[in-house]
Amino acid sequence: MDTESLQLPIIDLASSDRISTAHSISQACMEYGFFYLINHGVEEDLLHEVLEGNRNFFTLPIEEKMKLALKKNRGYSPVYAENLDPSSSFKGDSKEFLYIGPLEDVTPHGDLNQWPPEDILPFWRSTVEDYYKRVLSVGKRLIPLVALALNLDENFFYDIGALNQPNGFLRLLHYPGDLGPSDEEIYGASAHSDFGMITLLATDGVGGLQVCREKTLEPQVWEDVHSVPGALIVNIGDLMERWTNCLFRSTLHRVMPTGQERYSKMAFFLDPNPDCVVECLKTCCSEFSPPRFPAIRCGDYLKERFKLIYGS
Ligand SMILES: O=C(O)CCC(=O)C(=O)O
Ligand SMILES: [Fe+2]
Repeated sequence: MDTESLQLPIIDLASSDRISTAHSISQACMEYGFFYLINHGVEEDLLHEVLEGNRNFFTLPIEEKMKLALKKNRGYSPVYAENLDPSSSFKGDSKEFLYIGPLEDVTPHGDLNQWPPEDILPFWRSTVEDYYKRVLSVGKRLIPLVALALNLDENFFYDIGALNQPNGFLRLLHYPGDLGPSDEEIYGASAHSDFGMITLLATDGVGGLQVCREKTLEPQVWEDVHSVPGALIVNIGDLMERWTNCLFRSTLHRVMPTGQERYSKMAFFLDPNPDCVVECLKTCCSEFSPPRFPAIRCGDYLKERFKLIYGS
């Protein structure tokens, strides 16, 4: 297999030169669909605290974790339960994860998110909720720069109501190191592109993440994405690719097992609210480049994509 190393652009969220930052974002999203984000304002200490808590959570006995089994897209999913590449027949990805949805989604029967009891993991819930709020706010500060990068008014995505009730899903991930013998190829996370608007990923520094910039090229060329200390890795999702008429790339990526345990930590998927209609942006089409996709309600689009993975 062909693996090369990639130097992704670095975007500074705190830069006062918004125009030049937007220009760099535009270049990065057209060329790679991925970039590093620095000066994002999430403290190192908080990142370490969540990571520490992740270790404690994932080392709980499986019976304890299964009490939180995935319901309404929230909760725990064990190793091999999900295969992100529906076109493959592999036994599933060698990852386990805890999925946490919008914190305010509370029903008369209680919180939709599922948490281990406080006496088992004291303070962890509040730490993770704190992280959720911080990373959501990073996403909300980044979106106006993405709008500028698309030659739109910086409030564009807010003005169309895309983020009235932002749909943020935080996935705490653990890739076990020792997988035991297997007669088929096992991926930590098999090849996929993310579904939504943007993803903000915090990693623990252990490698394994790879991108394939030309999905249709055969044989596929996979390049390693190294982590940069303190930086978040941001990538464009399929809905944004659709919005931009494929100007911005939703790049295929995967996680290879490295033989080393990986608490990839946290992928935060920022999606528009379900009623938001995603249709080709006026700055992304022309007479020579007509819209490639019909308009679609965000909720309908995501439902279809989840159906392919979970079959329901
Ligand atoms: O763990 C990683 O590095 C990436 C995870 C990922 O791509 C995903 O969950 O969508
Ligand atoms: Fe992903």
